[in-house]
Amino acid sequence: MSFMPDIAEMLARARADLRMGLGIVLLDGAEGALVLAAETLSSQRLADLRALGGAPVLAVTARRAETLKARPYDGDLARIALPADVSLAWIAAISDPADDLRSPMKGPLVAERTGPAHLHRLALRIAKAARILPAVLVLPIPDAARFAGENGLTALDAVRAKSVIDTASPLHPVIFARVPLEASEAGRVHVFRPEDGGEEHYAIEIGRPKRDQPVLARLHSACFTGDLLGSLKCDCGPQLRGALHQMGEEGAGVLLYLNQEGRGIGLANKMRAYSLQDQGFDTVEANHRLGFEDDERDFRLGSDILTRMGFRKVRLLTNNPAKIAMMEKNGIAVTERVPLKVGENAHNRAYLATKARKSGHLL
Ligand SMILES: Nc1nc2c(ncn2[C@@H]2O[C@H](COP(=O)(O)OP(=O)(O)OP(=O)(O)O)[C@@H](O)[C@H]2O)c(=O)[nH]1
Ligand SMILES: [Zn+2]
Repeated sequence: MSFMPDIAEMLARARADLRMGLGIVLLDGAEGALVLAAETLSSQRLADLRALGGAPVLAVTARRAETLKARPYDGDLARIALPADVSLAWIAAISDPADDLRSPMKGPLVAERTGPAHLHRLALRIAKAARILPAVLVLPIPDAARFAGENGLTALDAVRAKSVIDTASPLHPVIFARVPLEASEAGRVHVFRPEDGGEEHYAIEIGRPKRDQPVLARLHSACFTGDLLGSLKCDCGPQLRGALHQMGEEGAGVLLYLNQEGRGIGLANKMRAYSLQDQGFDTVEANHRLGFEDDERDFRLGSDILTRMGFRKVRLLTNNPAKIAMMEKNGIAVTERVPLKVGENAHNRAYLATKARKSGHLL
């Protein structure tokens, strides 16, 4: 018997720690490093980090490095050396693009070329999963396991942590109940919870779709601004209601409400992206400047929930070919793509055009 947390539980702790501004320790055999998130770093912790000596770096993704004109010698990331007089303001300017246009010249920035970068890479993935800016301070620490123990920090075995992050966490049904909806009185809401301590996701089942027939299905990603506030910047609200309406008309369907706000970057980062869009960048450029890919969502979630609910074939309501490809790859046959073109307006026209031009959305 053991009450010790397993590696997935330790990772959940690590995400929470980084969000709060606590350091975490990544271990790889005899090597190890202390990691702090740039976004939540306090001046006291920066001073403490500097007092440890050594050569901490600020790791950013290659997407962010491109804007900063820093060399991503490690391919998908750059390890930027900290200046001797490093300040919180310098770290914020490198990691957060909010003031890029006002102060474009941050450098010259010196990126490390030698030495391993796998702990930096893992740290960036944990920061993304924590829905904070993908920018982390990393300092190699001798006897890192002991350092973590003495300071009460979460310490993760890097190899095992990477394999947990690479694997989709199993989702388990928690409960479902009847919820009569405007779109259909025969509505039921199912709640699914992942084992890894991540966000819960929902399935809204309309009517009693037959499990051996293709079901009218929609994978909807959370959009607080569009779904709840009626934002005109995107088409999410009309798509959500339009999909439910169509399912109500046909008498059957399943809408998965996936809590992957902002194409998987979280609401705070999506608002950062909106602020960049106000400065003239489009939806894809804004994500890149923040250090993210255009789309950070994991659609395995959708196929896993459908499979758990007993569905094998879908008529998928979408304009996004990537969703179809992911369904097919994960064992859900897409027998038909059902277009979902609703909610275009003067505010979102350019956004929808960018998605068609750069992200392959079908018009
Ligand atoms: N990062 C970012 N996310 C956005 C922006 N505008 C909307 N979103 C998010 O984009 C997602 C839209 O999701 P969906 O409508 O399911 O996906 P889609 O890729 O457009 O595909 P279909 O609607 O199925 O054609 C939601 O998570 C929104 O929160 C934006 O400008 N930046
Ligand atoms: Zn939206």
